Amino acid sequence: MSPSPEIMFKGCFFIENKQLFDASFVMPAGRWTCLLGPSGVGKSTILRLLLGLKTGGHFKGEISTPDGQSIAGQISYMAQSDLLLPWLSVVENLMIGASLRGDTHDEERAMMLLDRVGLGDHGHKKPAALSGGMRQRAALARTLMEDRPVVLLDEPFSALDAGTRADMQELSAELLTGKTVLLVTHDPAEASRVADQILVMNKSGMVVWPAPELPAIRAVDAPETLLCQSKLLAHLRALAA
Ligand SMILES: Nc1ncnc2c1ncn2[C@@H]1O[C@H](COP(=O)(O)OP(=O)(O)OP(=O)(O)O)[C@@H](O)[C@H]1O
Repeated sequence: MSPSPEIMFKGCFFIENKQLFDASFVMPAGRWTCLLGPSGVGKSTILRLLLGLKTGGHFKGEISTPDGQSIAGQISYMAQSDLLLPWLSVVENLMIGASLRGDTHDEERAMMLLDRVGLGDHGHKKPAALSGGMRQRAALARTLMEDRPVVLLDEPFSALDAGTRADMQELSAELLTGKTVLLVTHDPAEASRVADQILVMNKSGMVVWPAPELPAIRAVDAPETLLCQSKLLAHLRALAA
């Protein structure tokens, strides 16, 4: 497994010849970056550009690493929708990456991860038999299963109840230690807990927002977390006004 790289992103993105954003940022190696901003500003598009997926627009710029290595093949991704295959069981969904690559299935690890996300008794079920929150936990376990140096998460905890969301933030922080993570979230409380770096995107560009000085992951009720959360919320509301 390659070490988790620092990633530099710099460029403009256009839809139908109209500029949607001009963004420049660095994702520090082995750290969590959280990306927030108004709906439609282009956050998911940035994830798709990092993944090398089609976007429906045109990107003019550069995505690079300090040693010039490509990040293709180094990324695991959790989309806003869970993308679980309905004809496979939950545990088979976790092993789909290995199946597609023709690798050996590590069912023991899949079951361990399902257990960690609270789905230890549901591995044999089809995704349709799970609630929305359970499906999202299964999708998170599938992302963790891939064990890549770079992890992109698009609102992974949005369908979870508040308690499970806090649990999943802690579990992800633990299991993704040392990976270069980009988490798109609309939740200032989440960013204030998990981020090493907070980025706020708007039409005029990207700003680095000061993350709490306490190391992540921070307690929900730590004064530093709460202060960052409230200031960030006020900033996001001002942007949306
Ligand atoms: N395939 C596509 N073709 C044309 N326009 C697209 C396509 N995909 C996204 N867009 C447009 O690009 C803009 C940015 O979309 P994107 O999904 O990146 O925003 P976002 O910031 O992630 O929004 P949200 O917070 O609501 O998820 C939106 O105006 C969207 O309508």
